[in-house]
Amino acid sequence: MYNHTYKELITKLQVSQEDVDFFANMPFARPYIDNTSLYQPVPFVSRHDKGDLSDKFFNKAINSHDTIPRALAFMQRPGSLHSPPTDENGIDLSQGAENPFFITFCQIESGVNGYIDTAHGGVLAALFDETLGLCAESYRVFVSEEGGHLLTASLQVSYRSPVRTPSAVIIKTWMRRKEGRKWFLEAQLLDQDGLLKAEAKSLYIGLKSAL
Ligand SMILES: CCCCCCCCCCCCCC(=O)SCCNC(=O)CCNC(=O)[C@H](O)C(C)(C)COP(=O)(O)OP(=O)(O)OC[C@H]1O[C@@H](n2cnc3c(N)ncnc32)[C@H](O)[C@@H]1OP(=O)(O)O
Repeated sequence: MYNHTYKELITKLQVSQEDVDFFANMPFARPYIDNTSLYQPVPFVSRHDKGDLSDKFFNKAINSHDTIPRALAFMQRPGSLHSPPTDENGIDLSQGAENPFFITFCQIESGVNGYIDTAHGGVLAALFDETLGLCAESYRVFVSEEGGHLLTASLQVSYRSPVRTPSAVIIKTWMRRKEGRKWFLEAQLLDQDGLLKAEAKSLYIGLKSAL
């Protein structure tokens, strides 16, 4: 049982200024750092040690100088787009690769290699799952204001081109649609030059009872 909610964590935890400064030097991250009217940096809550046994994969196993030393998340400010088109469930249909709701920048080092100088596909799948999960959870908490933790029911990844290490990547995620407890999301992972490296589709299901 958790003794905190996602809303409490994302509101109280601090964004690391070192991480902001690190990515601020990279041209592909600058538009999101500069665009304070549309995007705000938010704590990547899974990277924080909450004093319990949650999130150990993200806050310990792959949080080191030779794995993923830096990760920085951004969320679109709720209400930043005036009257976006919505579907019958209120999902913002303007979302997509050009208008992602939740974004993560990651610096990826050789400690997550599979083949030489190449990030392991399983780690990329984990990055997709976590960023998509945070996107869904943020949308649930800040936009649709519904209850119920979300669990990954399915994640489909298409690998388009190897991700070299070391390198920095962006993971863009957005809501596609919602059917009752089922939340469908999509994502892209691109390199610093904007080349598409991998894509993902996921299904999260809202639990009927607390975790
Ligand atoms: C406190 C702070 C925490 C904050 C954390 C924020 C971080 C967030 C980041 C987290 C990121 C990391 C997160 C992680 O790593 S989560 C860890 C990895 N995931 C799991 O362990 C989940 C394991 N699976 C389950 O527990 C259950 O199967 C769930 C809960 C998912 C559904 O069991 P439940 O009994 O509730 O539902 P249901 O079986 O009645 O099905 C309901 C509907 O769903 C449809 N369906 C079901 N499965 C699938 C499927 N595979 N593909 C397609 N469809 C599927 C089904 O047909 C039905 O559709 P319909 O007939 O109604 O149309």
